Amino acid sequence: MMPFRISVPASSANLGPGFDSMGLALGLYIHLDVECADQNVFFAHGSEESEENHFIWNITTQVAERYGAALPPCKVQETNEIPLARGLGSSASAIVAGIELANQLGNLQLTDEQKLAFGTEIEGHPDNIAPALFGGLTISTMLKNDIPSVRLNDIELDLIAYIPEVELKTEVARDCLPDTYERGYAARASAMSNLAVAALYTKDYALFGKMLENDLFHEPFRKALIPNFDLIREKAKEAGAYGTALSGAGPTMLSFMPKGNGEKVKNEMVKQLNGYQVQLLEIDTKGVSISQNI
Ligand SMILES: Nc1ncnc2c1ncn2[C@@H]1O[C@H](COP(=O)(O)OP(=O)(O)O)[C@@H](O)[C@H]1O
Ligand SMILES: N[C@@H](CCOP(=O)(O)O)C(=O)O
Repeated sequence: MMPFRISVPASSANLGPGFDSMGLALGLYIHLDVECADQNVFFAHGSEESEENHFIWNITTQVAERYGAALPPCKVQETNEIPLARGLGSSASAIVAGIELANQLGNLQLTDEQKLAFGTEIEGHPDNIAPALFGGLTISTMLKNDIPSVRLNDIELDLIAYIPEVELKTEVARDCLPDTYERGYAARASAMSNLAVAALYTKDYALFGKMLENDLFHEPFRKALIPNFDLIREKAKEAGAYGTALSGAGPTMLSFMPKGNGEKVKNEMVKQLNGYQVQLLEIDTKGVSISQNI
């Protein structure tokens, strides 16, 4: 086996009203550098980790078991640019990395559909798994027997993430959500989502920004957990953003602005926010990738 590298992008789920269905792949990556070894060794964060307890290795083992594959021993070195528990889909990217590791080591030839189904089964929703696998902006949902997913790659927007130092586990942020929505409320919420998608397809980005800021499914219930929610939205708008939404379950927020204006908005926002990484991010259009040149 030649050494190889698996790279998986981060992602921002929901994009306002696209709760549990929309997600956008981002240019921050988790990389696994893999080579043959006499026994399994997993290095992460500069030190060796126990493979049995490692989140990624556990996924790899589960996939191998599901497909009855025996995997050859290997050395894996993880490098991760995706901050954990910040709403940038780190768990989904790690799951996709684990699935791809099993796929490559076991020569399983998994299809995109199989990878999406397995990842979604573990994560519980496809909104981060689909962009981590396919890149671009994806819209997906879970049906009884499959997970339809549509990808949109030509998004002409700049985007800026405001990543605070505090973590927020997705599980905790899901616990704040109502179990049910009244019919009229749900109809309005899904109308926002429909319009957000229509606006993206027609490249009416001002309308997209408006819909981003009118989610009814999750943000009203989560905003109390998010530091500076209103301030970030207001200041980003003043600086020229079309709109700002929670990234995933938060606490990171993400603004969208006209292409070419990102640097200017970023410089303004850095002045407003202490204790945040304010990052101009690329949209990843490839999804998970394998390269041999390491
Ligand atoms: N590369 C990784 N290695 C080990 N565990 C990870 C990795 N990425 C994510 N995780 C696990 O996922 C958790 C974060 O997942 P979650 O709460 O869904 O937030 P998010 O996916 O938004 O970063 C981490 O606290 C950790 O337990
Ligand atoms: N739709 C999910 C997305 C969670 O994304 P994460 O990046 O915060 O894990 C939700 O909103 O709970």
